[in-house]
Amino acid sequence: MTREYTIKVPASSANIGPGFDVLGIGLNLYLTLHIKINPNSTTKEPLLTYTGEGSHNVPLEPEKNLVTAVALYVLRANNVSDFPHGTQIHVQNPIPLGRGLGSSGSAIVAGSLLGNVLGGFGFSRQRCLDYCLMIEKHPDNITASMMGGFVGSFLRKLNDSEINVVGLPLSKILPQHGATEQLPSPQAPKDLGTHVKYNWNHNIKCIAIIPQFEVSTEKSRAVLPANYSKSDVIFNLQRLAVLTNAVGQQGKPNSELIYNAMQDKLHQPYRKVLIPGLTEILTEFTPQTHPGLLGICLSGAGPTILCLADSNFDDISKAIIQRFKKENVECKWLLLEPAYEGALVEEGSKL
Ligand SMILES: Nc1ncnc2c1ncn2[C@@H]1O[C@H](COP(=O)(O)OP(=O)(O)OP(=O)(O)O)[C@@H](O)[C@H]1O
Ligand SMILES: N[C@@H](CCO)C(=O)O
Repeated sequence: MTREYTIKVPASSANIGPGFDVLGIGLNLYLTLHIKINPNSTTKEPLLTYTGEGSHNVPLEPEKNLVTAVALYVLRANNVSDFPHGTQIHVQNPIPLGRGLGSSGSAIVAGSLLGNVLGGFGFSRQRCLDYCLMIEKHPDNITASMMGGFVGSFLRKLNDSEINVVGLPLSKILPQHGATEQLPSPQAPKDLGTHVKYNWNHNIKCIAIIPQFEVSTEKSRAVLPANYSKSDVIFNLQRLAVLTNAVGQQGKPNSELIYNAMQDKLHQPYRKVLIPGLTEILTEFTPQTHPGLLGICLSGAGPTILCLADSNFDDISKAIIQRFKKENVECKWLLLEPAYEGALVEEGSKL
């Protein structure tokens, strides 16, 4: 019998200022997969189609595309060598690539859920997250996309053999396109990720100001220092502790508290070399200069700017877009809110 599924995975914003590699918010912009499996089909290769952001350059070969490569990894790690015959997958992607809105995290989460569905493994979301953590080693984006809401997360302490497995390069985890012989796919250790969901005041919306150029996460991590001073680490820890509570307080959000708690010394100052006007924008836009603004930070590895706000969304966005124009950077903007539920798998599809 033909089986059909839809997988919906939220975008995400990581760090939220002080929570580098720790905090993430799932956002209501969804990478969607429509899947149809016709077991009577004789077609061996899956048919992958794709619309939306990245449609001009995302590869469609199943072993090269990030979504299907991760699905294949999950299948192979569980002794299923290939996609079921007659698999069709249509990807609809509204998440801009390489902009700090967690496109790769969403693609990895979608891939692990796809592998779970195709293999009929019945894994929990927590278990699917283990496979995601094998691919993207920092948990902030993938945990927010998988679990939804405003989350804090870490990787648990690993023993020596687990360190060797989790530390494998991607070339030893993901299938290699065109390889004559595939290496065995390493099994993901269990319960790698630990997370908590914080409260969120539903009056707080997320404005994403998205520059029209990409910054790869790899490049944006390469500009960070290898070590930090004790005072900078303490600066962030203090704000992180306050921020996780401040945005969950009910009633009128406290803009002074949130704005100050979103300051960071661990990544944003170093990333200014990749994003024209970053330092100026982060300091010039405050709740005093722009009423309604609650806090401002770099979204993930950038270049998107994330503003938390409870009113005047249009004015705040247009003012930041104007400021970026001075640096010859064009932007678009989106008004988003947390995707409280996280990733969803439903029976039925539009294929
Ligand atoms: N839907 C998708 N399908 C296939 N590949 C994707 C998809 N989304 C993202 N990717 C891959 O991930 C890359 C972008 O990942 P990268 O980590 O650099 O940025 P990001 O995830 O958008 O931002 P950030 O991690 O800062 O939030 C793309 O260039 C592409 O290779
Ligand atoms: N915490 C990550 C998020 C981007 O993947 C970073 O800032 O590099």
